[in-house]
Amino acid sequence: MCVLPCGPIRGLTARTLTHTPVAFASSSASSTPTPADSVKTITERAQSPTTIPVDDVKRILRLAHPERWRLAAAVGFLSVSSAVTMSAPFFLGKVIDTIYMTGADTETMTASLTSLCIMLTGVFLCGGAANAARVYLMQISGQKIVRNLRASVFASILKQEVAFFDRTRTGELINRLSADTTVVGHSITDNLSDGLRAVGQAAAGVSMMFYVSPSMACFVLLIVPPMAGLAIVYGKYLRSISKRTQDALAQTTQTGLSGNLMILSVLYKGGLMMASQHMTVGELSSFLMYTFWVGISIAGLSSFYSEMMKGFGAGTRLWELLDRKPEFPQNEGLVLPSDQLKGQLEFYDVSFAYPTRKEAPVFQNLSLQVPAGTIMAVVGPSGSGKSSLVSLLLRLYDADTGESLHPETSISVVYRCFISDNDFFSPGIITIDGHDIRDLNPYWLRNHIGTVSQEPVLFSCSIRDNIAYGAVDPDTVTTEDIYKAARVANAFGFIQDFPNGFDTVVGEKGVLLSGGQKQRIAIARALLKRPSFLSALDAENESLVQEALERLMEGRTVVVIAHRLSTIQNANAVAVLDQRCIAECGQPAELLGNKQGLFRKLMEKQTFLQEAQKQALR
Ligand SMILES: Nc1ncnc2c1ncn2[C@@H]1O[C@H](COP(=O)(O)OP(=O)(O)OP(=O)(O)O)[C@@H](O)[C@H]1O
Repeated sequence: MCVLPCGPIRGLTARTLTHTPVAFASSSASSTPTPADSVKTITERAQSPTTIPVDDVKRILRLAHPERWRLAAAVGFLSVSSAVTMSAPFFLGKVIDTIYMTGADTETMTASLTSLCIMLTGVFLCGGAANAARVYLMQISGQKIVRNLRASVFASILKQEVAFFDRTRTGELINRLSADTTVVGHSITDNLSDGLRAVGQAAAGVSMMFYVSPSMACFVLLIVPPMAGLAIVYGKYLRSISKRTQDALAQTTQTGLSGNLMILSVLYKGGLMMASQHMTVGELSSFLMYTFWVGISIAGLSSFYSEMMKGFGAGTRLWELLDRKPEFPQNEGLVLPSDQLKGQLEFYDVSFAYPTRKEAPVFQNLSLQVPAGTIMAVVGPSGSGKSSLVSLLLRLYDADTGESLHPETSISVVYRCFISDNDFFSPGIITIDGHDIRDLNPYWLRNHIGTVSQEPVLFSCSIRDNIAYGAVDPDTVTTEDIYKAARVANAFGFIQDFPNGFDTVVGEKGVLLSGGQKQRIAIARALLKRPSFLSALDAENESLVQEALERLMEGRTVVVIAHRLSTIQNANAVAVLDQRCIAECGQPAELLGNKQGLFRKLMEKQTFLQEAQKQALR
């Protein structure tokens, strides 16, 4: 067993307790820059842009590309339904003229009215059907676009390093996955179709106004601009009286006012034209309806624009997430042949601070060696960094590299450590069998580290799936593999006692199971992981769990974060974490023998606490 002491390695001091000799030498004093913290926070939400960003338009259109045929069909149906909608005022005008037909007898009028109404009913039904088809197709396309977008964003989130999740609020990510994707999907489908419809209907409405009565159309178009100006002035006045709270009210009033004035002017001019026999009542009605439609379409266009801008704003936030490159790749790097993997772990002069708390280092110049196939118990006061050590081993975070601060002289010194004449390592290196873990494929690395946590993470699915999850490829795991792992983990018996056996659903985080049952399932899962080394947290003091853990530890390198002396006694060595480094290291009995030692004090405290608990329960 070789354990390296804490603190900066001075000169060529080699502190090896047992096992492989390890020597250290300081190299040049040139300081290597600390890696810049490139994890960006994404808490600042991008605002909706004020101009149309061309690149974003292209990107959004690319999202719609797989749905192009469905969307094209939807646009086709939209044209049909809009044509019907825009022809309705014209035909309704004809219906009114038929009703007011002068000089015709009742029978002729009834016949004309009936045939016209039947024909119009057919046309309107077709329009309704086309509209239903449009809505259906748009909905399907929208949902598919949102689904694909969510899948890409989710995949991008999963690729990020753990530090990213420390900095980014979960609510922020969920908001992007749910709300922003929906807004983008909506802007490509519903909003786009509403915009197209508004443009089409406004154009058709104006054309029909000219068709029905060119002079009235000219009159209306002449009065619209001053009226719109009046409405804007009036709107501003309203806003100036009461700020934000009444903005919506002001806008509504503004629309209502200009619309009403327009209708009033059409009625006035139309009434005069009817009186001079230049217009029929039906034509006036048609014209009024077209005016109405044009007004609605223009209002629709303005909301189309603001919705589109919201879509771009949401898109920008999504691209930011989609384009984000993780600090280190998750599935690239060296993959060691299984037969070469022995499981020797070494921490060389490791310093580390969580990216979110750079000012509070967890480790400073920590060195530790765990020979292959041995059990290393890591103990230490709460918050001393036991779990952080495991996080570094799993490469959930990278240790700080290059520069370490000499605590006594405050001079920046770059250390280089070597374990043989040929292998040189900079400080801050963690190795497995001599390989810097930063050179290894993180996915492969994690697949070779089984972890059994005090609170195992179980998913709300069957016990079978929870165990199979440990395998590299869960789909290839046979029922026999799962049974075997469950037997070794002492879990088979209790699982079989459940009415649904291995198909029992364990609930959110395994709430339907006891703590010991959860741990044994986690052990069965870890057994399927082909782990060469294992990081385990102190388990529940249940003999079945303990026995299962001991079986799991066989032939593996184990780092066990322990509190109980019973667990620690089985370890080959104990490392005591304190003051950001390994304060003591050695065989359990040896450390217990040191009455002034930290380990002895920790164990005394532990025993004292257990005694106190027993007393309290009596
Ligand atoms: N994700 C994180 N971001 C910032 N600081 C963290 C993070 N996780 C842990 N820390 C801090 O790092 C220090 C070491 O924490 P760690 O969980 O490794 O301690 P521990 O020895 O395992 O504690 P315990 O025995 O209470 O579980 C603590 O001060 C803790 O507040």
